[in-house]
Amino acid sequence: MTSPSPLRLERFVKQRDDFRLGPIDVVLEPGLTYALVGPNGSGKTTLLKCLMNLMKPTSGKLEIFGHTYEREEQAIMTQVAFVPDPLDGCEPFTLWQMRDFIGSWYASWDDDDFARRAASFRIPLDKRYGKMSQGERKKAALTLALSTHAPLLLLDEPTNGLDIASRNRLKQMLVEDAEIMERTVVLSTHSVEDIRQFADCILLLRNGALEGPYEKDALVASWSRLWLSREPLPSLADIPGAVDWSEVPFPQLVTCDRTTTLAFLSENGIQVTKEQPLPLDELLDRLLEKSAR
Ligand SMILES: Nc1ncnc2c1ncn2[C@@H]1O[C@H](COP(=O)(O)OP(=O)(O)OP(=O)(O)O)[C@@H](O)[C@H]1O
Repeated sequence: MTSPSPLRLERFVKQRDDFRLGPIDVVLEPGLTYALVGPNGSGKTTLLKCLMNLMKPTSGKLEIFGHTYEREEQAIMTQVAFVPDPLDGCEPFTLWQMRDFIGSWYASWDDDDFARRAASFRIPLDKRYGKMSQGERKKAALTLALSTHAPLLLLDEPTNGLDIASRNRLKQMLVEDAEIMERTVVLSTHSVEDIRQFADCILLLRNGALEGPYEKDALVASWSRLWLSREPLPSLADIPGAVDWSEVPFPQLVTCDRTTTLAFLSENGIQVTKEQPLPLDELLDRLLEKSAR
């Protein structure tokens, strides 16, 4: 029997006033990191809040490791850790006090590991959350979430406010953790660097509609900018995979399906004079644009 997916959504909808998230159908695989990417207001936080049970869906099904919040909330809460943005209600508490509360939920909690992560992030255990800077708050929340060793991590903009050293420490922790445990991570982000550093797969959200997951390396390999020789060229619509075209200063096109486009150009005797992979930020921008059409 196969083990249940870390996260499965079926016809999942959340209505917030005139904004509708979904319907979403998606199944995540264990052990992968998914970047949830989309413009402001596209529904990333709404989706994460629903996954954390901080908001109830309007309709549809949400399963975490085969459990639903309606029937088995307790079972879910021991398998999921989250870093909301920010940790509301924790202002009066120190990190040590928060550990008393959160650590007691998780069988796999390890105090030594918690202290080691806090020290690595240079967060004092006795400072109140309300008196921490934005970056310190984020590191406090990450320290708590990572120390749970929960097999599903939900992170809302986890690197927001982190300095360069802390971002590197987070990356290092995730890499080290991946060697000893199978953990699925869903992280919402506006940072191309986060996607580059952390993501295996990309989930795109646009106006509440979810697309993907796309495998990041496959995306990067299939999108490309090609410069062509100046033969009489077919129209863009006739070139399979082409998503954009420009004549100046030299004919060039952007393809989302490099292999197919190159095969077509070769069959039609059109020479490619130069090729460049598309930068990730441009790729994501174009992918969002494409999904909007
Ligand atoms: N408190 C609220 N009450 C009603 N509707 C809301 C509320 N907050 C957000 N919304 C609606 O939900 C939509 C999605 O918001 P959400 O915060 O999930 O987007 P997001 O993708 O996380 O945005 P950002 O990238 O700006 O953080 C918004 O466009 C807005 O219409």
